[in-house]
Amino acid sequence: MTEKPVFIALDFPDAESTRGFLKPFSKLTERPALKVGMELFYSEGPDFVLELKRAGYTIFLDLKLYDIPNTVGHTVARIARLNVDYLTIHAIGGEKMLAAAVANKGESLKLLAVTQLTSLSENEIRETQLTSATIAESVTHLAKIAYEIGVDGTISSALEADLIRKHTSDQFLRITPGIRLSGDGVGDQTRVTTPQKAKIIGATGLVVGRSITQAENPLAAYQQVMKEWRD
Ligand SMILES: O=C(O)c1cc(=O)[nH]c(=O)n1[C@@H]1O[C@H](COP(=O)(O)O)[C@@H](O)[C@H]1O
Repeated sequence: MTEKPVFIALDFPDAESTRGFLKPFSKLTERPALKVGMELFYSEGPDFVLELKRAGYTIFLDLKLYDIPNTVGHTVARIARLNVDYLTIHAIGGEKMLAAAVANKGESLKLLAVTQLTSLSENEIRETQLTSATIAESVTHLAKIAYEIGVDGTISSALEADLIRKHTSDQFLRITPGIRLSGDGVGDQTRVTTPQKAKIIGATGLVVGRSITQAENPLAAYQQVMKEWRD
């Protein structure tokens, strides 16, 4: 497992299109890390996750669990048996839910708490969550709760990565979606930045979907992301 992973978000409808997408990446000496989200997981189920694990990929299973503590705890225990490397839960599920997830994750699975989705703006958060908190305050608050309970890291925009580090620890993971290569469209995302800026601000890992998957040459786009991230 690489220390500062760049996850390609495999937001594809099925296994066949995913296998086709991954073909050009097989010639790389270092395999990319992969994120399997709801679309692919609900389409293909655990068997396809196991296939990707057997092929040697680091796997981030992004199911964003959000339910009562008993249900989340038992679900995390089942997911841990898939030997995936990372799993998402919603920080807003509360301390007891987070604690149930931590208690059931086993040794190797890393739990990432989603703070505020990168698609949300401050106005939307204020209106739907009936809060006067800024994004910075809200993300920091949720990150601190997750950190104190023993979650391994957060999902947030890279724009908040330094703030999270300051309120938690250097070791606390700060994995950041909402990443675009410069010139690419933002789409449904709101809090967006480039791989290079994410690194400068203090992200410890990236999630990149459409800037790679929808690129004319996905392998070249991935290599560009890696260059900005590592150089
Ligand atoms: O948990 C996530 O990975 C996630 C959290 C978040 O706040 N925002 C977010 O975009 N994501 C995921 O990251 C990926 C971003 O995709 P692109 O916008 O295409 O790069 C998608 O698979 C989202 O499900």
